[in-house]
Amino acid sequence: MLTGSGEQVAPIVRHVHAGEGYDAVVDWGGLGHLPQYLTQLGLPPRVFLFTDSNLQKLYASTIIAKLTQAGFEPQLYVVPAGEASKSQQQLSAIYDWLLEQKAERREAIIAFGGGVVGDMVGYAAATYLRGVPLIQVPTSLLAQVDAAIGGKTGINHPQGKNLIGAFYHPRLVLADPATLLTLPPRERTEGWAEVVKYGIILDAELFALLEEHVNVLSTFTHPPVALLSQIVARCIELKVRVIEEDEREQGRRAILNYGHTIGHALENVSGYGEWLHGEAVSLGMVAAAALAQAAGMFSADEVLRQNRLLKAFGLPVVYQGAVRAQDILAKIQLDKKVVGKRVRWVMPKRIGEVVVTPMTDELVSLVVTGFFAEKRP
Ligand SMILES: NC(=O)c1ccc[n+]([C@@H]2O[C@H](COP(=O)([O-])OP(=O)(O)OC[C@H]3O[C@@H](n4cnc5c(N)ncnc54)[C@H](O)[C@@H]3O)[C@@H](O)[C@H]2O)c1
Ligand SMILES: O=C(O)C(=O)C[C@@H](O)[C@H](O)[C@H](O)COP(=O)(O)O
Ligand SMILES: [Zn+2]
Repeated sequence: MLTGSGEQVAPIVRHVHAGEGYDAVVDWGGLGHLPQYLTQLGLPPRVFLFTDSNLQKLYASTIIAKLTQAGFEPQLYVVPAGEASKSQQQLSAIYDWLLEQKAERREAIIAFGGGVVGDMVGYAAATYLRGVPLIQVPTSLLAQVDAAIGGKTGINHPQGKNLIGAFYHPRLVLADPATLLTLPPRERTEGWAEVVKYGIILDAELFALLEEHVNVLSTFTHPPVALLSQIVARCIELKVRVIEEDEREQGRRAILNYGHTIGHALENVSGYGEWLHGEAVSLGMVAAAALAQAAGMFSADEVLRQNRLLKAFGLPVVYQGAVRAQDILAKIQLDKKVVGKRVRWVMPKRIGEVVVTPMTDELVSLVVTGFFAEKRP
């Protein structure tokens, strides 16, 4: 594909050995070829296109026109943008609409959007008629590098993040990094948290690459087309390797949850949507690194390196707000990694390597209390 900057970027395809087996494709400008990608899957012409209210304005008419020209019959459903939509009420409204449409078992659902649309619509696809074909077309950085990959779908519960859901793999993931050019700055920034996460948990080289290019990556003034596609593809590769080994998080997959124990608790306690997922994960990684350092597992130098990179991307590294440490400590008991009532923490040992381990309640309490001590902006 020839991009606006004149750079040539060939599509990068990773076949994923999970679910029924499917391709995760990174294709700059690939959204324009969505009908061709769908045609290759041999789907019936009627497709159910789900997106959110922001993306509808930017992309819906173009996608619908392209699909229609190619002989598809797209039916559009729009959810309100934002984390609050990942709810039982929205899900229920989706089922009602699919039933009104008399959607059939072989007809596909397309989740076009960020992680909110991907998770919720993915769960609807997993459960409607016990499962219909799902196509993930992630449009946010966070969804392209993480949410659309690996088959976790679900919604939030008032008590905790993603507590209701299913593992359900799509028939295709089509990530077009050109869509990232319309992402607002805050939403672009939050996506880098999950990219930094991959560096810490699995890939010291990726971490160093991010350190080298953070200025150009964080501003997007001159979108680094090839580099961006390569980073998205690298993150997909790293995640796919983990999920191919441990699809349903019986063990190793838990490493992908680095920073999420506190991050998810913060998202819930502060009210879904106040902190974007990536922002909460950034703070969660800072707190987790502090915990690992306090336990003598992670060096002060590496903690500094992690936090410096997060900050350079414009991510929060100091908690400023009104949440109380005791509420976070209570909420982490509902973390999905709890086994035998013990929270298991993803703890960095060095950049590129983590372990999953319980930590003492005393140390957790000390670090979390210090982290959420009242700080005003
Ligand atoms: N399933 C998983 O493995 C997984 C992994 C990571 C995160 N998640 C979930 O993903 C969600 C966060 O995803 P997110 O950060 O993408 O949030 P999101 O879906 O709310 O998208 C962020 C915002 O960006 C807008 N947006 C998205 N793409 C755009 C584009 N190309 N142009 C303009 N605006 C665009 C959306 O309308 C929204 O307002 C959380 O619910 C999180 O729990 C799931
Ligand atoms: O795919 C995974 O596994 C992850 O942990 C990726 C996370 O970035 C993501 O936020 C995921 O939704 C969290 O899963 P959960 O099981 O903790 O809800
Ligand atoms: Zn996440």
